[in-house]
Amino acid sequence: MESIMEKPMMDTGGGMIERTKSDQLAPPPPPSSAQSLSRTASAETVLSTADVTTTTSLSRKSSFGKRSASGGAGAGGNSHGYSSSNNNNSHIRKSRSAQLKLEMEDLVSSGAALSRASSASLGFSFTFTGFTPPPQDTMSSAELHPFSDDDNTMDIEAGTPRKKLMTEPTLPIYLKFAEVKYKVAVKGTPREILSGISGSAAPGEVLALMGPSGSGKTTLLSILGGRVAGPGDVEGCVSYNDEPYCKSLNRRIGFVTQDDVLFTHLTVKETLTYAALLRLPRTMTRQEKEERTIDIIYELGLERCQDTMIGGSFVRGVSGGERKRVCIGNEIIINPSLLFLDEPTSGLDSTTALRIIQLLHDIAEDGKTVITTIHQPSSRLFHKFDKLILLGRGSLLYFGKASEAMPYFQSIGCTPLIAMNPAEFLLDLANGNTTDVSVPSELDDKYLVDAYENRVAYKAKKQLLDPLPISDDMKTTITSSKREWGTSWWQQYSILFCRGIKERRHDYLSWMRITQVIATSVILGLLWWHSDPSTPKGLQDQAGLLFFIAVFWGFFPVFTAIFTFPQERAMLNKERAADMYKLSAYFLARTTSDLPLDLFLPVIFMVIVYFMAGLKATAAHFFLSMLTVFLSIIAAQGLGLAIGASLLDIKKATTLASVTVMTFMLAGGFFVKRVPPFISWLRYLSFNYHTYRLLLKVQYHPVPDILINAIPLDNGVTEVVALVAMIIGYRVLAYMSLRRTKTSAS
Ligand SMILES: Nc1ncnc2c1ncn2[C@@H]1O[C@H](COP(=O)(O)OP(=O)(O)OP(=O)(O)O)[C@@H](O)[C@H]1O
Repeated sequence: MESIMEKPMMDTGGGMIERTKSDQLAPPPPPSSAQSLSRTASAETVLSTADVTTTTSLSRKSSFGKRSASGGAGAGGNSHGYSSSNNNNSHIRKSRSAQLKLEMEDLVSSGAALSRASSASLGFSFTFTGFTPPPQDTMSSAELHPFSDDDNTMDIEAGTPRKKLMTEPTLPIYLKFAEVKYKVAVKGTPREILSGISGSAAPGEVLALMGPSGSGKTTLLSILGGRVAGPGDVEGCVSYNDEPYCKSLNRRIGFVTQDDVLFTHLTVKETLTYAALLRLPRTMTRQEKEERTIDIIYELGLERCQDTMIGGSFVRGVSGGERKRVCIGNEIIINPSLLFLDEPTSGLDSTTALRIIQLLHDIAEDGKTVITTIHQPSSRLFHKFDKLILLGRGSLLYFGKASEAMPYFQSIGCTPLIAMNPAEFLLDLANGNTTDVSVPSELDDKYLVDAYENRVAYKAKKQLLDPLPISDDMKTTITSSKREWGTSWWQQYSILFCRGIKERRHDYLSWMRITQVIATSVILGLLWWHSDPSTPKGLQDQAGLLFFIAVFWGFFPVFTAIFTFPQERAMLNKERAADMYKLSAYFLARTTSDLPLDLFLPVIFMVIVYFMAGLKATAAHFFLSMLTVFLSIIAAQGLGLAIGASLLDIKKATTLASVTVMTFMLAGGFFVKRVPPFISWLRYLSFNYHTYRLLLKVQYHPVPDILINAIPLDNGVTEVVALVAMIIGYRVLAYMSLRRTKTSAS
């Protein structure tokens, strides 16, 4: 997408201007004293990078004596600084973000468009040089602590005052978007999902995207958050401090998806701790990251369920509201400049929803830009938004202050006939439902779109084209800062390795699986009880057991491994889009963290079967057989991973895996010994074939002719080399397939 600055100017024909002027909404109210001051300031100067850096350095010094002040938020260095106390910091921070917002609004928004700025809601009186602290009693305790269970500032369990999270300033980011269009081809026919959406959101503001289901809210949010993946074409311009999107922005963006993408078996605290360890910058110590996690847990009111598992369809876990708060915590833990949320309140009761929106307000007050989609807010929720975008079938029906939406629709002849929640009224209009609503007779699909285009759009778009009153340094900070990883490759690997073991220990060490393996091995042991290889029939029987072992430990790992990547696809997509780790670190951790657990069950199996069936009872024979089974398991896992990664679809992967495993089993050399030459090459691809031959070679010297024709009398190096080649080859294939998969942010 091109920068907004590169977009050609829109039609400025006189007719258009005249109509726009005459149809304008209510004239702007006289500016407040705070506004006037701010305006004077913004007219004279712009927020300079040096200014922000100084504030940041001061703020850091006071809150973290030992932490380096390098990389101030505004200077393009590390913007992830955190504080847990110090009111002065908070005031400085709020003052800066609000000041910037007022300055930006001055140039970008209309004169009337002073939204609920931090100054207004906090009672700050901003001046160019300083601020006056707000009266302490302007907010209720419930508002200050949106998730406080007891609605007071005490932590009941600890008997200590509850901490209020204080984040240090981040780089304020002003989001502008103009004429955003999105098209996809549905069955070869292009379909316009979004048709020219324009708007903006400033630091300190909460912008709500509203509209009926399917109106394009999620699509727009994804485009704004730089997360569009898929076949669609994006047109128009989206800019961040007047600069186009670039990958280094990922570490300044928090994106809460509509579906809660979390690991089921991790606890709340573990989930947030791993997010902190992976996402917070290297400059923070592990202890600081853990402290930050605790702060977030307290701020989100999750302390009572911090040791509860997240849970999912089959495991009882935390409640829906708590899960949503964990998702929000996962994103705000990095102290993002821009926070996007896709329907954060859907499925929640109105009180919990209100608390979540209150939390978004608190976050915005810290100088962040918050953009959220919302489906059907209550009137209390609706009044909490600063700005509103109303979408109807992909078209823009309204963009402006949420509080001015009703007057605007009244001005175009649409009014509710009964007392109605404004959000319900707006959604009815967007849906074309005119029950209990007075609308002009000519109301049709185009009426609302045209009304907006004719009355408001021109002016709003023109304002979007005005450059922001910020210094060049602040703009280039967005583009020039390098894409950074929170931790080194090895740290990423070890964190992901531990997380993998924690998440899956329940699956592997479940009594079901252990019982399954023990039961199978005991049945095998009984069927082959003290088998005697000295007779041809006994030898055939024993060979049958060895072949079954080769197939059993080839079959299971494939079908366990194919689920790995398709199941974690959403998580991988989300975490890669947030630049949490390198794909290679994830891949290696994911494939090696399964190994200790995968190799535990075969040991139990082999100990039972080997001795019950009376196979050669020497340590060397037993351990070589065990080693062969291990090789087979790791090779089979590789195949499962490769199939799963290349298809990323469980149904397709299961179908392909069952055909492949059956082919490999048939080509394994037990059922058919004289294979036609044109298809005999197939057995070399079969890990069953190599495993079976190795097991035979371990048991018998030489391998009798009746088992395998003309088997060479070697030490099995060929089979080992073949299995090792499969172990590596299949994994390389899996990794390459994952690399090719486009994530939302790549
Ligand atoms: N890649 C795609 N291919 C085909 N159709 C798509 C694609 N992406 C989005 N759409 C369609 O675009 C429309 C808008 O989708 P979107 O998810 O943005 O709506 P929404 O307003 O967020 O809906 P909801 O509130 O139900 O989540 C829908 O009709 C959807 O089916």
